[in-house]
Amino acid sequence: MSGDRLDGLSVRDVRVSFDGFTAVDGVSLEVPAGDIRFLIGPNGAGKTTLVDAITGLVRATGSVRFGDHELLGRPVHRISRLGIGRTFQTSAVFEELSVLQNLDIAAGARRSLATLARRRREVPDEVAAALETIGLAERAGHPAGTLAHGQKQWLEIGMLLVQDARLLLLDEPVAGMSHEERDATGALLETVSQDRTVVVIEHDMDFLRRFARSVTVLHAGRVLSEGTVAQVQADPRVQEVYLGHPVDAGSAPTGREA
Ligand SMILES: Nc1ncnc2c1ncn2[C@@H]1O[C@H](COP(=O)(O)OP(=O)(O)OP(=O)(O)O)[C@@H](O)[C@H]1O
Repeated sequence: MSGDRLDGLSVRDVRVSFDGFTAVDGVSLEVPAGDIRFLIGPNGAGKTTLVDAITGLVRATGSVRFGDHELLGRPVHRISRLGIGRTFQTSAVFEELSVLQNLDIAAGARRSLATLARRRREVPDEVAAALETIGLAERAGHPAGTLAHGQKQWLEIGMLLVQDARLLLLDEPVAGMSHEERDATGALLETVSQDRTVVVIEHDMDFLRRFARSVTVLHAGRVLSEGTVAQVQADPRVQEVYLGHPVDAGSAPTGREA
């Protein structure tokens, strides 16, 4: 859908400190183009802070490259223009505006002033495509505030799609969702990852098992383990951190037990 090339994310030795406390302590990870990488770890592991560093919200040392571009040191809006899109745990949609208007405003952030000045009666192609992808075409005219919780998350993802984000960083996208909404969200991630790279911060282990293509486990600001879901689940260090002790192969960390 984006039409642009598929890029991967390369994080090298990234550190973030707050008043002497090191929240991210030399993290390196490679997310190949088109991956759905889940970033997990106990509360306070540094997941959100790492994403804050990637998106320019906190100062960091080291290197973060997306495709050919170094992201560290650039302001937030420049990083966004390089195709890095992010959702937060709290919804950022305009509740009183329609689904279509929310997407149109998000798309407008990419448009030239001349294009914006021209009054258009038709729905722009990228907005129509995003409406289909996120499954909200039939709700296009409804106020975003009337959407179900899951639908609001999908609208936010749609807003990233119309901005032509090629790296999606999603913070707990299925928190508070029903089973059906989780399934639909997983299917949406699979669709968008066909021509984008996706990183998901998530505590929901059932969702992870079903939809992660790869997993990085953070603990105390460092990478504790990395690999496929099966490899990470079988790692005694991961079991130790989540459960306090290693478990038999086949068992796995669940939920927010840390
Ligand atoms: N602005 C800040 N100032 C000081 N400390 C901070 C700040 N932001 C985060 N921290 C600390 O950095 C550590 C990592 O926090 P972070 O929110 O990145 O963890 P997390 O893995 O995302 O946790 P959670 O799963 O609870 O969201 C925590 O100890 C947190 O208290």
